[in-house]
Amino acid sequence: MTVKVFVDGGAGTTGIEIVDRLSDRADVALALLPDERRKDTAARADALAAADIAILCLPDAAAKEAVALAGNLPTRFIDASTAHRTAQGWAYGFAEIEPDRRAELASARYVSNPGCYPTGFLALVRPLVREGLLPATTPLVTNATSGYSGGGKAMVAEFEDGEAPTAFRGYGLTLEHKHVPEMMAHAGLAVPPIFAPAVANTYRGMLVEVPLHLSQLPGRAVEHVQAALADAYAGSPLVEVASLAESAGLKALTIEDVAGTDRLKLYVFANATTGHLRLAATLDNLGKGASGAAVQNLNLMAGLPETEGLRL
Ligand SMILES: NC(=O)C1=CN([C@@H]2O[C@H](COP(=O)(O)OP(=O)(O)OC[C@H]3O[C@@H](n4cnc5c(N)ncnc54)[C@H](OP(=O)(O)O)[C@@H]3O)[C@@H](O)[C@H]2O)C=CC1
Ligand SMILES: CC(=O)N[C@@H](CCC(=O)OP(=O)(O)O)C(=O)O
Repeated sequence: MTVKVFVDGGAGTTGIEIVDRLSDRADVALALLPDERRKDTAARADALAAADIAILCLPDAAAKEAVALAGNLPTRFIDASTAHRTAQGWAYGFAEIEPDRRAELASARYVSNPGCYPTGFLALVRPLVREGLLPATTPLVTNATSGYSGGGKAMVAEFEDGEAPTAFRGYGLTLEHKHVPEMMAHAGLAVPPIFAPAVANTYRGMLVEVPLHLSQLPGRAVEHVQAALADAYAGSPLVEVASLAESAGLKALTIEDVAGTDRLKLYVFANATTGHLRLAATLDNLGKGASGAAVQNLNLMAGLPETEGLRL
């Protein structure tokens, strides 16, 4: 079986990486528009109509427009933008985050790809909330650092054209970020987390942390936290949970940990004396944080092997 795929926004940072993962595949017939017509509405409408599955790698407004252009045609969608991540009628395309999610994605018409930061945050928090270790009312804090490709072509140009503006900078200083509603909704939290993002002077990679006091997990020990995460992702080809021994043996955790792959790795760092925990997730913002996740979702929607074309 060959699935017809149109990548709308295929010349952007996320789109190029999706095209890279699909271009050699015999089970995918890939459609792209030539440069001079890639923003032509009529050409996009024709390509959307001809596709079995369209992958949108666009700003939010253009992603909404693409869905409207397809109208009542049977084209299925994977939207990499923020536009539909908490929208009714859209499946949230994080295959590993709920036990029944793969089955939902297999038959979904509309799939929203998760945000890069929420992928790390939700991977750490959702199993703990679902299994009752972490009360939904816990006021969480998450700090996270992204490679600069996370800001798309404009931020790549800012860092690469001329003098790099900084080695590391925090942002989101108004304490509002487009990812917070998504984090809250899909974690099942009753309180929005405080989100403190930063960008580092490296192209790709991501480190997301959720610090906790053990007292925020009533009656639980560090071992319960690691076991809940390990159980949640047992058998997953892409999500790995470090043992407590592996985490305890690390002197440092880098943003490059799994950069260049479509994997996601989770760690539980703990201090028995202080009762302090640092949950950490490493991923590639363009891997499991965007393009790798989109290809994984495409595979699941089309009934193809889940990790085909992915960087393990
Ligand atoms: N970068 C990342 O790590 C991640 C990105 N995402 C999401 O993916 C989406 C794309 O982001 P990213 O690839 O980084 O952004 P880029 O800016 O690198 O790419 C966006 C592309 O969309 C094109 N475009 C804009 N408007 C239209 C339109 N009306 N019709 C057709 N094409 C259009 C742009 O054209 P032009 O080249 O002319 O500017 C550009 O090529 C965003 O919604 C972002 O939130 C999600 C997770 C992570
Ligand atoms: C470093 C940087 O600027 N990152 C972006 C998030 C990445 C993005 O726009 O994509 P998603 O929302 O689809 O994940 C930001 O904070 O707005």
